[in-house]
Amino acid sequence: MSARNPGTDFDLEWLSKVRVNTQAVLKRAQHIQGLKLPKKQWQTAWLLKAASCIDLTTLAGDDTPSNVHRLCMKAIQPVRYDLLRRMDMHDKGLTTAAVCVYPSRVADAVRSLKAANSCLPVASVATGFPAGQTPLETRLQEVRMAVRDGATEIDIVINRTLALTGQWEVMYREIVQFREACGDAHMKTILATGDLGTFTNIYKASMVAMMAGSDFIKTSTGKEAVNATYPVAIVMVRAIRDYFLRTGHKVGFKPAGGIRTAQEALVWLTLIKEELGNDWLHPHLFRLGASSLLADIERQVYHHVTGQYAAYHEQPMA
Ligand SMILES: O=C[C@H](O)COP(=O)(O)O
Repeated sequence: MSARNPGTDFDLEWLSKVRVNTQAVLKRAQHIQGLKLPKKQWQTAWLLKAASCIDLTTLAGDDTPSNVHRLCMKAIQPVRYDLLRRMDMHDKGLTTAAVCVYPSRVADAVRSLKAANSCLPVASVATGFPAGQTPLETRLQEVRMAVRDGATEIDIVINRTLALTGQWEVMYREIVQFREACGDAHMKTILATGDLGTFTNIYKASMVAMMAGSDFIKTSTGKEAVNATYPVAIVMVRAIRDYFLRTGHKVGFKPAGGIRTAQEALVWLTLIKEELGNDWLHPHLFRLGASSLLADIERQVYHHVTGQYAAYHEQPMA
């Protein structure tokens, strides 16, 4: 993770000047989607980079210690050893960036990783994920509990009611409290952009989250009707760029929700490279929140390495 973002005072003047030009955002997003993807010979390296930036996630009502254990084992070895060996990558220690679970499953994940001698971070969603509609004290307790159980990254959700009613300073104060409750754990702030209505609200919410000391801003919970989209990402990464120009602090970006294909992962990496530059193309400043993306990345890597598409899962283990 990057150096902690110390945040700034709430700056109403900065916030009230914001007007996002919707047409310009849509045009830029379209342009990015139309860009050529990396050449075939580079795609495997890009896909492995994408794998290393994944917060491998399970956020389901039927999560158990067993499926969390399997998730952790997959995160430690995201791509099959024999494929990595064929690429001379077997000794590079490739893992995903973290695992991401509900607060009640943090202890299970910590136990599984410890038993496997892995120091992969455990991220916990918190603050009444996904809706954030529980009392503030309950949300704060949830953060403290996840930290106590061993989470070193906390993915909080913002209170959308405050955003939609323009109570930005109250939202800022809430996030500052979450930040304090996180202690040494890094904080990612989920904006749930599908609920925020306008690009201007998304820019303002991004800025408030960063002023309040978020180390990452994250698009979505994966549970809204619309999750990570490229136009929303343009608005958020431009807020990250503006915040960096103003304060000198690099805040990370995490698109999450509905990202399922290797092709999409390549577009996300391209977007970050174009908008924020190579500095952001590392797990300490870029994460992909996803529960099923890794399977397609592995499938594509298999195809690139062996020249075969079909029946990946039927191949004998090396
Ligand atoms: O934070 C991560 C998301 O909840 C994952 O969403 P997904 O299941 O659509 O990949």
